[in-house]
Amino acid sequence: MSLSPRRHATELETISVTVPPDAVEAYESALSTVCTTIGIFEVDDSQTLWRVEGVKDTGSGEDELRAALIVAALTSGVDAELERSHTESEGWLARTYESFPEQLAGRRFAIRGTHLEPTTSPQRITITLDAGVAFGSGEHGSTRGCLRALEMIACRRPRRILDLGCGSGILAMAAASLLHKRVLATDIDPWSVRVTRRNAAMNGLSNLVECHLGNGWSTPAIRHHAPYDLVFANILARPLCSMAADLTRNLLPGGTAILAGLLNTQVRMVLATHRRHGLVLERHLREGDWGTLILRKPNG
Ligand SMILES: C[S@@+](CC[C@H](N)C(=O)[O-])C[C@H]1O[C@@H](n2cnc3c(N)ncnc32)[C@H](O)[C@@H]1O
Repeated sequence: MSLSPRRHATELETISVTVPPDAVEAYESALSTVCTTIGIFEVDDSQTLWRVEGVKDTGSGEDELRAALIVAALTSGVDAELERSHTESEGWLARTYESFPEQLAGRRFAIRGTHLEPTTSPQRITITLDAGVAFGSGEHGSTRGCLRALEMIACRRPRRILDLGCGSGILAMAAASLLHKRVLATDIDPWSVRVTRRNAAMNGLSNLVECHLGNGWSTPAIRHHAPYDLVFANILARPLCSMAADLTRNLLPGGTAILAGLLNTQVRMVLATHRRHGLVLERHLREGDWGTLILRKPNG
């Protein structure tokens, strides 16, 4: 998973650990206490080592981080060493731009950075994003899986739509453009909320994409607009599982959930959790190491 590059007034640092697959979840959870977006990268082709990486403000949350790493070591049985590196914002942004050519996603979408010359893809809906900001530039397997899933379920014409964990707002904008419906987008990260609002305005979608700050299903705007007939949640396996009951409760009968941010190895666990709450599997899409689930709440 690529990181969430963002422009920030304060200095940023990248923190990471390299661990075997069984310890990924524990360390993902530890780093989540101080980094809002976490990246998980395969270190070698044999999938024996993974790097869990996050970006945080330099010096922030050191006590919480220390405590969370101790818990991760105890629960996983792996005492991983924390690596740190400072992130130079200019070089970082330049690298981000270089790694962000126009992306074609699914059959309907083209995602292009503001730094690129406009191109015309008449058959595709073009979404313009600033590549130097929150997660969701269209190149990541989890985002691409959600866009493919959206195309597959578009014929159901969902009308009450939620993008929980919107990042750059890419999924909310894609749904609003494709379905011509209002979409509620939320994120726990204030920067992502600002970026989503800015991206929606840049794409002429401010009237359709409404974005609010909040943590998961406790976000007042989410409660206010519930129930939904389409929910996107591209977060991570662990938070998805802990939100399964709320998701099910807030889906209309016949409603669809598109879940992503899980490695293919985590699909079984996430699926089992949601099945226990009564959702049924419609499709499992794969994009490289990443799985996307299309789940449905049965009618009646
Ligand atoms: C992997 S990014 C997905 C961004 C975008 N939806 C996409 O598909 O590319 C996950 C986003 O979820 C947000 N997030 C994580 N935990 C959350 C929570 N409990 N409530 C709301 N947002 C959350 C993060 O801040 C991040 O922006």
